[in-house]
Amino acid sequence: MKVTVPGSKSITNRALLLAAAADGRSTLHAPLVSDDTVAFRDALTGLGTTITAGPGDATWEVTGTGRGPAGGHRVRCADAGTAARFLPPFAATGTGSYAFDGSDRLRARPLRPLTDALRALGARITTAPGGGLPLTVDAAGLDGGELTLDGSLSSQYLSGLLLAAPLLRTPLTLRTAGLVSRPYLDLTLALMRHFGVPAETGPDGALTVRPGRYRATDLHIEPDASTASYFFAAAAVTGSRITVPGLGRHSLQGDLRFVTALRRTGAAVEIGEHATTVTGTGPLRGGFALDMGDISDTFMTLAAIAPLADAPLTLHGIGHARLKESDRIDAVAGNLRALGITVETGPDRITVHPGTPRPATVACHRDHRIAMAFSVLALRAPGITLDDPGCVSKTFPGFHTALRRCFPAHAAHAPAV
Ligand SMILES: O=C(O)C1=C[C@@H](OP(=O)(O)O)[C@@H](O)[C@H](O)C1
Ligand SMILES: C=C(OP(=O)(O)O)C(=O)O
Repeated sequence: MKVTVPGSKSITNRALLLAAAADGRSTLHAPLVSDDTVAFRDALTGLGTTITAGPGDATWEVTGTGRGPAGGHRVRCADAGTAARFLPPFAATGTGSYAFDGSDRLRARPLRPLTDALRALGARITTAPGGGLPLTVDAAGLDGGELTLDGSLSSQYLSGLLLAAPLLRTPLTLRTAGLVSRPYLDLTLALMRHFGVPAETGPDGALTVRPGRYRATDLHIEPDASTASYFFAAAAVTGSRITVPGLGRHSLQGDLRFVTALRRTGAAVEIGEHATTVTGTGPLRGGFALDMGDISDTFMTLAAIAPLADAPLTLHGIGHARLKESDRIDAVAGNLRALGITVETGPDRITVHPGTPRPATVACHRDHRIAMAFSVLALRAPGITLDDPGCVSKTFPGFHTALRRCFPAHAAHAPAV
């Protein structure tokens, strides 16, 4: 069975920003249309970018101005971490006053390393007492300089600064002290290159971006590898075969590495030129520990199916997952315990023991990935329901329909929506 997985959230939002900062018209093919990307698109429209959708949202055409925004605006980031971390640096390169806010959860997510860095570059920012949203940027253009940024809570701070860096008046050199989610930084650098401004890497790993102009261009957006993880995991636990076209060995997304974790559980994995296929081969093999710090959006996919393995599974390096849409370690552990599964947690880890899940309602905590991960387990465990199935709209509004269509023999167990 082939599944059409919608576009990457991370690529769509980076491309929107790069196209808005470029001079001229760019076309994004197959963008993700979901809460996070619509929030990002609408925020950029408010900041003065013209964005028009082609028929069926198959393309988004973005006309950028080649510089930061002008005039001032209220920017609603909704629940999108990428909006809160990528848009304030862009705004700071323009002129005018920009007021940023978001959902209660986004207000609670840390921003201080980014706002401190912007201040160090001369930006005038007022923030909530914790250093985050709501915040106001009183922009008058931004100088570059040399900075060391703490990326141990989120890589998005670095990505936000780098994306805006060519619009600064002088070169910016960034060093990192601690970095999680490294592949997302690589994704940022790859897309900056695609839009014509490469960063230079020094011998000590410092990244330098010189003032320059992004070039308007076309981009085909890959399917979202984090979203694909649910379909790969579902194949592994149902003994089915699933192929995701458009995600092959040249993918820019680190989360495709999730399939190598599935391979360790015994699934057969083929990463081809232009597609990836996972085939379930029988009961899952556990009994190992895995560092998922680079691909933490997918740890829930593995943790949720871990009760079906023949031995415990430990996932570690994921302390920063406590700072996302929910405290994901506690959310996964709480739900597995409600299903009767034995779980141990630490600041940056979770161990899940084998067991037979009993019927229960999963608390989604308004976190799309909790809803999607436990929907996969539900294919194999009757009586699992979700308290908020609709929260999947953050990245995949059509998730439940797609999962049922791909796994018809197990759809009877899929959570009611
Ligand atoms: O840059 C990005 O697009 C993202 C980076 C990651 O966040 P952190 O760097 O905060 O781990 C990831 O979890 C998020 O879904 C998207
Ligand atoms: C962490 C996530 O999103 P963001 O940080 O972009 O809100 C996610 O999509 O799992």
